Amino acid sequence: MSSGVCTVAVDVGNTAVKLALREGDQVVDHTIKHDHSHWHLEAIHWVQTVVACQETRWRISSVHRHAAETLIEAIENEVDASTIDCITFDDVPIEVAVDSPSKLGIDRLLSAFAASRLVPLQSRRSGMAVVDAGSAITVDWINHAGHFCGGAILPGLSLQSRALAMGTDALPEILWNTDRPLRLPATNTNDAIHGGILIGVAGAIDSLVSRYFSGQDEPLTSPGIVILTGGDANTLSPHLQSPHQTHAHLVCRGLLELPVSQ
Ligand SMILES: Nc1ncnc2c1ncn2[C@@H]1O[C@H](COP(=O)(O)OP(=O)(O)OP(=O)(O)O)[C@@H](O)[C@H]1O
Ligand SMILES: CC(C)(CO)[C@@H](O)C(=O)NCCC(=O)O
Ligand SMILES: [K+]
Repeated sequence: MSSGVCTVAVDVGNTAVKLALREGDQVVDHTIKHDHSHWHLEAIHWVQTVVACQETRWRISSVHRHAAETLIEAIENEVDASTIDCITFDDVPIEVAVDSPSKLGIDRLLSAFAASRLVPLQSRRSGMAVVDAGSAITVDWINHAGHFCGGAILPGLSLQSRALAMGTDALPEILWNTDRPLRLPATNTNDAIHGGILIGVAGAIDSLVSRYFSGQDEPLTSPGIVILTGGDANTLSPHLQSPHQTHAHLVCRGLLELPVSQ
């Protein structure tokens, strides 16, 4: 695609960098882990192979300072005619009801913003929950007025299995990119870790979400809306009891939908 001004959304997470840009009516995206050298050049190269732009506007949200600094330096050195906006809570048009908005992970606010755009306020009878299952899992609450009210943070699936392996002599680190079936009660170590973490996390999410909904003034007349995103969304989805919708790359979608600043 060739274009005048292109906006590239970049969600710098703790494990990976997610990139997205609009191509006509479609959003194309790409994920690159930032644990190897040259990942930043790979990211820039991906953008340059998808679009040829006279000017590139990078909208960056980051919860990982070092990775963000590496990418910004690479863009400044490698890409002509680019502007870089590092997004903060002030740029996101949603009321923030937490103790210190500047300390809130910007990914939490952007996925909440994107989730609110998916389900407009008028069609919601109550608040909604947004679950982002990445390196850390966040289970957040947007109230009936559309305000971001905070939520809960727990270790993600990979971090939990890494912590078990590091803190014990006999337990291996299990991998999550296999189609291991759930076997409970488990009759071997790997299945026991898999089932314990998976059902533990799914149960925690269900329990948190149900607390948020039951804390509301008005009793629910229909199931509350729960939006699920993040690298482990598809692994967790079959094990959640709360009805939910899964959407990929919500943070990037939030970035692309931010009102344009001049
Ligand atoms: N190919 C993959 N490589 C690494 N992790 C993967 C992969 N596929 C799925 N995952 C899972 O995705 C999770 C990381 O999710 P995600 O990419 O959303 O995290 P992240 O980059 O840390 O972002 P965030 O900071 O928003 O949590 C890991 O727990 C891992 O189990
Ligand atoms: C919780 C994570 C790690 C999720 O990516 C991120 O949003 C973050 O670093 N947050 C800062 C602390 C907070 O949101 O309260
Ligand atoms: K996240």
